[in-house]
Amino acid sequence: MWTEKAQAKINLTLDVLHKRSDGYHEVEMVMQTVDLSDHLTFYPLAEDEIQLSCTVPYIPLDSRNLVYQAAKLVKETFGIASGIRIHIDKRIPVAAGLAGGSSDAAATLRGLNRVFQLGQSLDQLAELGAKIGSDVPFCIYGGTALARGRGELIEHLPKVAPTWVVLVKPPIAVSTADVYGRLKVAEIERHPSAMAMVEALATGEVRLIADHLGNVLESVTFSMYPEVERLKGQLLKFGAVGALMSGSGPTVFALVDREHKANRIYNALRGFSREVYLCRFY
Ligand SMILES: C[C@](O)(CO)[C@H](O)COP(=O)(O)OP(=O)(O)OC[C@H]1O[C@@H](n2ccc(N)nc2=O)[C@H](O)[C@@H]1O
Ligand SMILES: Nc1ncnc2c1ncn2[C@@H]1O[C@H](COP(=O)(O)OP(=O)(O)OP(=O)(O)O)[C@@H](O)[C@H]1O
Repeated sequence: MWTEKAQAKINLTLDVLHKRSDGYHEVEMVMQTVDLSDHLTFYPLAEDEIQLSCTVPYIPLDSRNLVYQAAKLVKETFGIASGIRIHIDKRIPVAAGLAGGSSDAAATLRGLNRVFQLGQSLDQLAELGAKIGSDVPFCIYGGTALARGRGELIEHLPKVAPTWVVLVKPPIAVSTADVYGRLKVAEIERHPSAMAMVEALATGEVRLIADHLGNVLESVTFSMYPEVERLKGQLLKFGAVGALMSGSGPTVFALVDREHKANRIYNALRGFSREVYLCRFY
């Protein structure tokens, strides 16, 4: 038996530079993991099978699950004839913009590297992970990073102070492909600066970090779901230093400079939304 934590991520900046000929968008993003995680447990099986179980009933346990895809990829790449049972203790909200599935896939690659004693480096696992999804390579490492390409080219950034974060997920599911598909790159009004964010992070000053938050997908998701924009407004009204939608949404997050303020915002938002989380950069 082996266990791995799969951490949620937020995008502190998300810029789209252009649409590529392969259908993906060229991005530049500052990514950060937070201490909200799924817990995966791995049980080796003698028979050649991949078996999944999960604490929530509404995610598929077959080849549509990114954990299944990661396990299959490992078995095929390394010619492993035995099997694996994987239990997912789900704590990250699903279809939220927090890379829950991608992080589970990354944890599966790290976990199976141990269980099957494959001796792969994190860089090698990240390369493998890119075959599953654009967010998977970042999730292999976690921490703070600059992501480029379609998201798979990772440049590590220095560790940042454990800033308080309040996450709120409205009860809607957003399709990442749909949001990218509706984006008109030529009409982007303001491109966030990843470089300015990198400099702000180095100071550890929440106010400076908040000044440089930006996500070009916000306007697309806001136009489809105005309640997401309203939720962002509420976070700011209740005292967030800065607030932003994560990824393609619909989760919005608040950055807060003091624990008591984070608690106040957390309690205030619980009056509006069922899925509210208090966490820190990790
Ligand atoms: C929104 C983010 O989560 C921000 O971190 C990522 O950019 C999306 O990462 P992901 O969910 O791992 O995305 P993938 O599973 O690779 O792609 C899902 C779909 O999103 C679109 N997609 C994704 C990444 C990217 N750079 N350009 C895109 O246009 C494509 O239509 C793709 O078919
Ligand atoms: N292990 C998994 N955990 C959660 N969802 C999964 C998993 N595997 C496949 N899925 C499917 O993927 C879809 C998106 O879920 P996920 O939680 O990964 O989205 P997300 O947080 O928006 O990811 P991203 O930020 O990378 O776009 C869900 O509708 C779900 O059915």
